[in-house]
Amino acid sequence: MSKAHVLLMGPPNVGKSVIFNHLTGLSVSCANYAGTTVEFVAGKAGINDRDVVLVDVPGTYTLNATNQAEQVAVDMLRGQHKPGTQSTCSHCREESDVCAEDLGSAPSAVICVVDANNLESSLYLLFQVLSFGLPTVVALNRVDLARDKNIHIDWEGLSRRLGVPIVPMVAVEKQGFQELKNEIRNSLDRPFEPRLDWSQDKHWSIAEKLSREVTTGRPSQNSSRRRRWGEKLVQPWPGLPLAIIILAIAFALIIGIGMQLRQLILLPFFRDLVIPQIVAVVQAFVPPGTIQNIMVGEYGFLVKGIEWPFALVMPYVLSFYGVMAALEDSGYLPRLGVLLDGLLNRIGLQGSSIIPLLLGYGCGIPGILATRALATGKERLIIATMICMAVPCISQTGAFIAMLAERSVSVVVAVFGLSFLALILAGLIMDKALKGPRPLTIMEIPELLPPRRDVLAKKIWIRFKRYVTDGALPMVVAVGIASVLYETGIMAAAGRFMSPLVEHWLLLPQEASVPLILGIMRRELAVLPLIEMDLTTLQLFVGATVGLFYVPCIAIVAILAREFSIKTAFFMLIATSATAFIVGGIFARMEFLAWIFG
Ligand SMILES: Nc1nc2c(ncn2[C@@H]2O[C@H](COP(=O)(O)OP(=O)(O)OP(=O)(O)O)[C@@H](O)[C@H]2O)c(=O)[nH]1
Ligand SMILES: [Mg+2]
Repeated sequence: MSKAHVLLMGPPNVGKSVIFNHLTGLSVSCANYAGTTVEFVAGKAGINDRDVVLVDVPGTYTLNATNQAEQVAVDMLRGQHKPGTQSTCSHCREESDVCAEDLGSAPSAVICVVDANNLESSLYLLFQVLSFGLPTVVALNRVDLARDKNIHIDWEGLSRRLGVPIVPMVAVEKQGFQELKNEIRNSLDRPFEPRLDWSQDKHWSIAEKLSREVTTGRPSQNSSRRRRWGEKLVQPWPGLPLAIIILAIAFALIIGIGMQLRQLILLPFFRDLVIPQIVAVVQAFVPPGTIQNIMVGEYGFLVKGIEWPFALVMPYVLSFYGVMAALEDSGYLPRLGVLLDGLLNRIGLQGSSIIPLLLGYGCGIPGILATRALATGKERLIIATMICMAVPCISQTGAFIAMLAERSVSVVVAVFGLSFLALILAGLIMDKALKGPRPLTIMEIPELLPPRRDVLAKKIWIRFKRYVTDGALPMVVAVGIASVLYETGIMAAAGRFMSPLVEHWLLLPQEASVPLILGIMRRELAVLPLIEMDLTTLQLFVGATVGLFYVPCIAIVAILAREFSIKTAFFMLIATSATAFIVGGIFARMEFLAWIFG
């Protein structure tokens, strides 16, 4: 028999995932904007003496099933969801330890998370949930923020009137969890008897009336100041200049912190301390020959397989996710979306698409998954194309900087300038090529909040762990495969086969076929091997260009096939590779570029 399962539901951005993580011990993404969770995630949770399966359902304002997230929510409430829709991506996947088959029947109970700061719209959804007649417990979350604003909610009165248990909580401070568990435990055995009839259709007016009656208080000075700043940030003045400053600082911090981490700590540690020791040990025990070369030779996986992922790429992964975590939790990203809405409209997008795009600079997979929160299929495809074509993931960005920054800063600027140009062109072309209405911008703007240090530290730690298991280890394996291919002469044969393309068209040495072969597995590997070759600055730029546009790594192709279709994935493969070689070959012939790069 399958286990009892409990749904965690509520409007977007109320803290469902924070509650989920605490109750299950898992670590799914949480961020201060609507649409962080885009598909449900399930995990086991101990509720006092009972084990249940808890499901983090994507946030919805209503249950009218007008978009994918709402459809998932309604299906889950009816116990009609289709197995096999869970996240399975191998790189940045959300954690889950539950089989989707466990969720085939109606839920045993629902925890409806309600935002103490925004009671009215939360109540509206609560009433819709109650109309399903399932045992329901209300988690009144973020009461600390309401307290800051001098808002008081008579939750006991509200609970009496609704006939539903309510637990006030501050999920980020782990407050209220035991009370929540007690109420869920009670609700699992007790028949559900709501006080009112929710089948009627006056939910909005009741929500409005009730929230007015149970809420007292006036906004404090502190919160009014924050609100004023929040409003300033979305107006062209001073919002636009501030946006440029904020983004410039973010960019400088990512590059600056990453470079320092690499130069001062990680590179000396691995290159001077760890790797020489490993080489010495291997040379002492393994006789010279192919095996020794595979381990510690030119592409030895114990040399490059450690140096590349840990000393060259990891520093930027850490600095990127640190800065992104602060941006995510401050509530600034949706404001940036509103500010850029007009510009994005010109390429068929709307403000909210800035979030998947920015996530794509970390890794394309969460970027493409986050497009699920967008309004139209057309918009989703435009963003996915942009990410595949022109957005380098953070690992590849680290590789670009490691390869180019020491040679000439202007090449780094040229590569990122090229990526930006390609981004806009891809958007314009796709907007013209695809049919479909222009979406209307409806964007929820969360409160501006100072990011909490403990939340940031936890996020960076989770990202670090995920990078080690899903990023660095596959990179070590890929380098291992490369070293076997290299030592057995297969790489050289492939190089000869690809020589018309590599030598005659891209004007690179034959060995530059190595990154082209490895790049299919992972994006940064289309770049990193070039560091080891003796190339001119122009050749490095050509290599970087090919790497930028080249196939978007196996995991992304798989996600494209799942999220869109196999045809789309195939088209993206062809389009990216063709662009890579055409543009790369053209640049190889522009000798004046060498003069510009100095
Ligand atoms: N101050 C405060 N912040 C909270 C609390 N609970 C959650 N948050 C913050 O609220 C934001 C949203 O939290 P999430 O858990 O991502 O919200 P969600 O309901 O899962 O959102 P979606 O996945 O978009 O539907 C994050 O920035 C959290 O750190 C709380 O009790 N107090
Ligand atoms: Mg969530």
